[in-house]
Amino acid sequence: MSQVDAAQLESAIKCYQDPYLNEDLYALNAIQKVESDEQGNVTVEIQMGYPCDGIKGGMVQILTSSIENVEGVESVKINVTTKIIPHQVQNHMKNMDKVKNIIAVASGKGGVGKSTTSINLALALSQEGAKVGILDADIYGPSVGLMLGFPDGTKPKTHENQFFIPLERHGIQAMSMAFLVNDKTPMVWRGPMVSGAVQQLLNQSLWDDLDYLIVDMPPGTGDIQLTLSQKVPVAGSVIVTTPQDIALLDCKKGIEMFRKVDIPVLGVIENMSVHICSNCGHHEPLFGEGGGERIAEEYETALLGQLPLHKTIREQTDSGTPTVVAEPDSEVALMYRDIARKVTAELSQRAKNYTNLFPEIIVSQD
Ligand SMILES: Nc1ncnc2c1ncn2[C@@H]1O[C@H](COP(=O)(O)OP(=O)(O)OP(=O)(O)O)[C@@H](O)[C@H]1O
Repeated sequence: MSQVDAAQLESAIKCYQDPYLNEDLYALNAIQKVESDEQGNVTVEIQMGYPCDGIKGGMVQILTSSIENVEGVESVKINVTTKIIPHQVQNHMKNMDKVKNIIAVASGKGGVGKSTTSINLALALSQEGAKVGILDADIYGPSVGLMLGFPDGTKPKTHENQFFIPLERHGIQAMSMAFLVNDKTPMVWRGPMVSGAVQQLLNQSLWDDLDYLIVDMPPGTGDIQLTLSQKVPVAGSVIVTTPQDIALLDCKKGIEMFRKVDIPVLGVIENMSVHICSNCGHHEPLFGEGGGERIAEEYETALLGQLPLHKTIREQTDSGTPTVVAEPDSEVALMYRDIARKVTAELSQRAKNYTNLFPEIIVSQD
């Protein structure tokens, strides 16, 4: 007979509210096991649906002190694991075998920092405990290779002359159009060629069991982007914008494009939100204020974060060691980690993809 009251234990555990989903762990179906023995030793097994290593310590601390207050409790042991499942994609498409969830990062306009955001987001997700890959589909300005520090001309190895083996750096897997084309190729490629090439790159790469694949989309909302959004099984999208009017207008087009093809928009990231002077630390809103917030409100989506325009972000990312890796404890790195948790927490609430679980039934008429 346990000397700890189960109902009291449950309400102690319910004291903890997930900061991203605003629910307790029972409501989130995250509680796998709660046990207490005769001596008052309590064991709790928790399984989270999104990668959250950055907040596990705090979660365990809050739960431990809450449970310790329950009468009869002598010791508390809490084990937190994460299980990421594949979520539904547009048009009931099938997920890829080795990639659970594709998240497309897009921008309506070029140069807003989409690649910088994609790479830092991918690395932040990896630091949160997920297995992550990045696909640079930005054929007109592929920069993921450079941002991961691969020298110019780096090529992936192939397997049986049929598959590419993604390159690995800073704990994530990466493939880029830049690994396969030369400087002049992209200029002459038209829409269908680009989307065909991206799909080929996606499907002919031997991704090693990814929880998330970040796709750095080509900038804009034209035919290429639309075709890609229809052909690649995407679980959710993120739009990068600056607070500038023109970028915001394009951001709206981006949101509308994803909605048109039934891809959920998980939120908007405002980049270059305020300029932080590297000499005196003065904050100045160079591109205006409050734009991301207004868009998020208007389109009923989340404002996932506001990244400053800061010299070190450019220096670190462009030199091959993005901020999340270069300065993992910096304010900016923590912002990316927070965004990573927000995006995946939101995704974790979406329907599971059952398409892969059932055999395809083909009715043929003789
Ligand atoms: N928050 C930031 N602070 C400082 N520099 C930044 C920031 N975000 C991006 N940059 C810099 O701005 C430049 C453009 O960024 P990036 O290549 O990520 O934009 P993009 O939207 O992907 O561009 P394109 O549309 O050409 O692909 C890069 O040199 C990058 O380092």
